[in-house]
Amino acid sequence: MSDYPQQQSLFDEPSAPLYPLNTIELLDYLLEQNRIRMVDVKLASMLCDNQQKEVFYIVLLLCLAQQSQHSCLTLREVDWQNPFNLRQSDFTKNEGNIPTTASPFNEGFCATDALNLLANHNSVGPSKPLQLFNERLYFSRLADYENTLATRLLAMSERQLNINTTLLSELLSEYFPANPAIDTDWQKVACAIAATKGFSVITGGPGTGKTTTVTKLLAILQSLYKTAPLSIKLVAPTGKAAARLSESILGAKDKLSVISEDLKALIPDSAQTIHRLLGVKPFTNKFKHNSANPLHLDVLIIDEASMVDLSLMAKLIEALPAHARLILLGDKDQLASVDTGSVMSDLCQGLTLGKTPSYSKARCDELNALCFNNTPKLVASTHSDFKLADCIAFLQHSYRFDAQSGIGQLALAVNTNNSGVLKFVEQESIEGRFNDVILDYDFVAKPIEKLVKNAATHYAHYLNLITQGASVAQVHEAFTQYQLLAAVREGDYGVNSLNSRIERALGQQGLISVSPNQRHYIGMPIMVSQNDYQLKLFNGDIGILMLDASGQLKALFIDEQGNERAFSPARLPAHDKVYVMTIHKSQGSEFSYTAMVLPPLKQASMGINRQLVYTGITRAKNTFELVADKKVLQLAMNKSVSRASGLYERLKH
Ligand SMILES: Nc1ncnc2c1ncn2[C@@H]1O[C@H](COP(=O)(O)OP(=O)(O)OP(=O)(O)O)[C@@H](O)[C@H]1O
Repeated sequence: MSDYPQQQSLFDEPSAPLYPLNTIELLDYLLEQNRIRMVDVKLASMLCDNQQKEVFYIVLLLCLAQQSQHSCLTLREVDWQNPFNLRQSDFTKNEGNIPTTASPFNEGFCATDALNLLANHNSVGPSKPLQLFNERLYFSRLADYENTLATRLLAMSERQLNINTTLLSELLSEYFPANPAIDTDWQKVACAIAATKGFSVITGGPGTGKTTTVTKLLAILQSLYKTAPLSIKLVAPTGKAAARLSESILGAKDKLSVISEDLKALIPDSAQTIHRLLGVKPFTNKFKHNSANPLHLDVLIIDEASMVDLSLMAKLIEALPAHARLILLGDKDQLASVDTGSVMSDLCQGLTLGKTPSYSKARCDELNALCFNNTPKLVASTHSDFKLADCIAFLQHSYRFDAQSGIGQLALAVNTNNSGVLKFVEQESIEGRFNDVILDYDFVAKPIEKLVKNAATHYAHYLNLITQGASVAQVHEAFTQYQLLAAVREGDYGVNSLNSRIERALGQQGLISVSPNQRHYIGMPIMVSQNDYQLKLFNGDIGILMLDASGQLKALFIDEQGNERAFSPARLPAHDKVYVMTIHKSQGSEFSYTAMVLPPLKQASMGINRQLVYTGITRAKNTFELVADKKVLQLAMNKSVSRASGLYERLKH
């Protein structure tokens, strides 16, 4: 993979770019307002070689795109007359250096001009710091990751698999007996898809049976390869998600009555994190397993794949042996990864609820033969030019939320931006028919006190268990029964303020004892916010502070295998208290009772969107409570975000 300049060299004194005054004013203004960083200015100066002001500003725009987790800058989508999205108010302020122009580009400058400039520039091209692909500009590292990923996924999907299709069809009928109540059994189709391709994706909303389907798939695969059982590994991006996957697979195995104990034993039920599987090399961003030292496995299942960023996915795929099968599981509509990219949603582009995915004619025939005795249930409709279209399975029916459940309906209303369904949920909830959903729109009556009081009441349960000397596992189990989620960090409705208020309320009730000079106390729940590869504690891990047998205060964690791990608070990597967590951090977790608070309208324009609210709702297992101004909910439903990426384009015919 090609290199781009090391950060240290950016701190060398740059020579001042010789640009017209108005563009310098604009640059000063953007720096002063923290819209751009000095480090980006230096990088852009270096890469443009002070030759062309346009290239300098285009690189700045690329830096901004990357800070928003886009993989690239889509040149056709830039507003060249106002590329930094300045508003009218930026020009009418009374203080500071007010720019006289919103754009450093000449009038009429457009994407084609940008492409022409970049195509002939020294810094752009193979093995150069920047790359162009299909009218998108990349830092080379990310272009290389995308390219690696696309090439490997395609190779895996095209590999010829030696499968006994008669046996596969029999097994599918055995595991998915005909059900007159279901027209097309999408779980059966998903199994057929994943059994016949080296790469597949199984996506679906909460409770649509992803784990059930993959458990049956693994039983089917082991039956197909009976003479030489497959080595199967299960992974998830976080410890929490891995623990959940282990639990779900174990539950799904127990429910599988059709299979023998011998076969069950060949289906693993212990998942690990991706980092653990790849083996982290301390103090580097490299892994022990890579293309030169591939993993030893035949099948890899990645759950919660929407949380996996581009770079990790590329590294994982590079570490797979050539013969391995890869199956991605997840909900395409959840928030994209914290880091750059949106691999899962890129691969699932175009899937629509209620519609058959765009399979080719040959694939429809193959799946109809395998699943439906040649009855043409699947019909090729729209032609897809996406080369992996035949590898994608979409589960659409939720088995967890029945018609009496509001959580599923609310998630559907938000995900499809359907105000009719939302109205239905509101009505059913008011009239008591949906008793799993509480919608508190009463934002005017200052619901914070109520929210804090409710949270304190719920948290009393695990704190009482600590006092009663319950086991670490019991305390952790009780803690995860309830979780308050917030969309933002700052402000009255943000994580920081709510955490302090709940802590104060618990202190006032005598449930915890917080001393002003001590950061840590018995009962404090914490979330790690930084990976520590030495201690094997990772961003998102949750611990609770308790006394150990010798009376020492320890942070106690339960790892994905269910083992207790104790750390002295002084040794912990960066962490925060977690009576409230951001919706981002809750991804991959599930709570029996989930409460979610959205900020008031004036704070909500930034960062509140459909994927965020949908992710929050779908964390709830039994009860979901929303505290929000209804206008903010509507605003979120109307705003769907997507990340710039070229992955889909690289996988087109
Ligand atoms: N075909 C089916 N018929 C009846 N029940 C089913 C079927 N498939 C799944 N279920 C049940 O629905 C529930 C959810 O299934 P499962 O855990 O497999 O879904 P999931 O998509 O993995 O959920 P999530 O990712 O939201 O946890 C389970 O209780 C499971 O037993």
